[in-house]
Amino acid sequence: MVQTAVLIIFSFGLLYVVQLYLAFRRGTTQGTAPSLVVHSPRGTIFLAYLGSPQADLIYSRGNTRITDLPAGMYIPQYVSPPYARKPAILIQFTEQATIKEVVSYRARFPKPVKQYGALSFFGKNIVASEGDEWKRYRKVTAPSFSERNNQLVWNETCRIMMDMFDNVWQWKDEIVLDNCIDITLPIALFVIGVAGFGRRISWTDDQKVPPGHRIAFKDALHIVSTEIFVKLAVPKWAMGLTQRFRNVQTAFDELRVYMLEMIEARKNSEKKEERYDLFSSLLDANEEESDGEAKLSDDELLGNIYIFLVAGHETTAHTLCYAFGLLALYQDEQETLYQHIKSIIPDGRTPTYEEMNLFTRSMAVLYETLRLYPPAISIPKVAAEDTRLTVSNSAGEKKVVPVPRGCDIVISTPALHYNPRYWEDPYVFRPERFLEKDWPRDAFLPFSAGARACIGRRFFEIEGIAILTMLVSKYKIEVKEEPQFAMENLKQRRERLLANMPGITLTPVRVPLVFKKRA
Ligand code: HEM
Repeated sequence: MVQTAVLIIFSFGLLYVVQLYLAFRRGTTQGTAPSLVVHSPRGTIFLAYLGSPQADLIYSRGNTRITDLPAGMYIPQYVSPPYARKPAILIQFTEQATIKEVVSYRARFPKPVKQYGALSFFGKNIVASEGDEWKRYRKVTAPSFSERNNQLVWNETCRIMMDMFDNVWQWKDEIVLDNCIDITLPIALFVIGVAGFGRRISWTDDQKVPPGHRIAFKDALHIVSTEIFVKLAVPKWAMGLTQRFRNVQTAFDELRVYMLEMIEARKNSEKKEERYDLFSSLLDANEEESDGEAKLSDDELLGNIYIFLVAGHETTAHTLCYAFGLLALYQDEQETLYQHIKSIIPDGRTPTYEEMNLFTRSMAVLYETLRLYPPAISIPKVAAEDTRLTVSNSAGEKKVVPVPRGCDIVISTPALHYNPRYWEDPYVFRPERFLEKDWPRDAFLPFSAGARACIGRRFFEIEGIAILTMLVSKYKIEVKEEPQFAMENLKQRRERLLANMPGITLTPVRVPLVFKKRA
């Protein structure tokens, strides 16, 4: 009896998956551009497991490129997948002026908050909200991104890097990493830990699991970020069925406990010192009242801590990984960067915060990396009213496109970043382009733009410059030689080294590198 019931449930499940797959295939083959219409968390998971079509087309296969479409062309796609409650329309724009209009008018084109369900596990938060709720979160957190916090980010990042050289790498002549993410993830996590949440973690401390815990904080956060799709796909009752599901559940439970401990520790800390981190603003808002209610409820506090932990480290870690990979592939670019750094700090000392703006080439390398590998490959919006948008075709003729209320809009950052109309030789890694005075700012959208732009942009830029500058000044980065890849050419190497897989953000698969100490 039980067996028959299981079989029936399984058959329905299989049928559902096949339906989803067929709808997905229809969606991606109907139009020339990839389509992503996501109406339920289950849909999100499914598409994510198949791989992001945008990422595939641009980065992996390298044959059908969405930017081969006439520049500025819009691609309306009429897709009615079986999981959609109503026929859905998705429009994707590739023209910078149209995109600018979409991101500039928040009321006309708000965020489709429903699509962000995956990010609200621990509570409502600044990323997955709209309207007055979002305004409240932004108001609470914005003051933390102050000049004082910027200095803290710089100083702590430099300290973490020195700690790594001294105590982990121990100034060895050669450090071989099977995957560069093994250093960029902890570095970025340590920076957000200390500059965001006053939680100083040293490289050696973090290896241990503290009493009362089953896994380390770093591992809990990492599993929650990478396995979020499992948590979405698998119902609660089934989370105990396999070892992998159990590990995911443990990570979610453990992360909640770690975050609650962080809150308790800060609330009970005897020394109420003045702090300039994000945590202080969140906690103050949790304690302060407005109209008899806390400005931030306990759930919202947890939700926002989680979102800042994730948003504040994953994007950074992946970007740095791609940057190191690119510098290893393009040695001449690395040498130019090294010479520039040397011209500012010839004795190789730790650079100061006041000197940060001199490292223009480090910044250019980071921007060029973000242009080629934007962590957020699509930024979704929705039309709040019946409206119109103007686009121009490849001949430059203007065309007005009606955009009905409820229409899904996707801003594809790769489509914009690889558009030859704005970027010369878009597939070439050329940091120099960001040193020119009039580079096309509206065609560069890794942090989104307008009111919903990334609040942590400066935070990232500061830590990114510090990490890149310190690392390149001390070590030369090379691709790790592996016998099975001895015969590949540069193009194949680049495709392998910088291949990506789906995750919350664009995630490198494996970036094997060698760091050689400079004389
Ligand atoms: C390479 C680094 C980063 C990139 C490329 C990036 C990218 C983005 C993008 C594209 C958005 C808009 C997302 C959307 O519309 O759904 C965003 C929002 C956000 N980012 Fe970042 N981010 C980075 C680093 C950071 C850091 C370091 C922090 C925190 C310290 C952070 C915190 C946030 C927050 C809180 C939001 C939501 C802002 C709002 O809606 O008001 N990000 N980011």
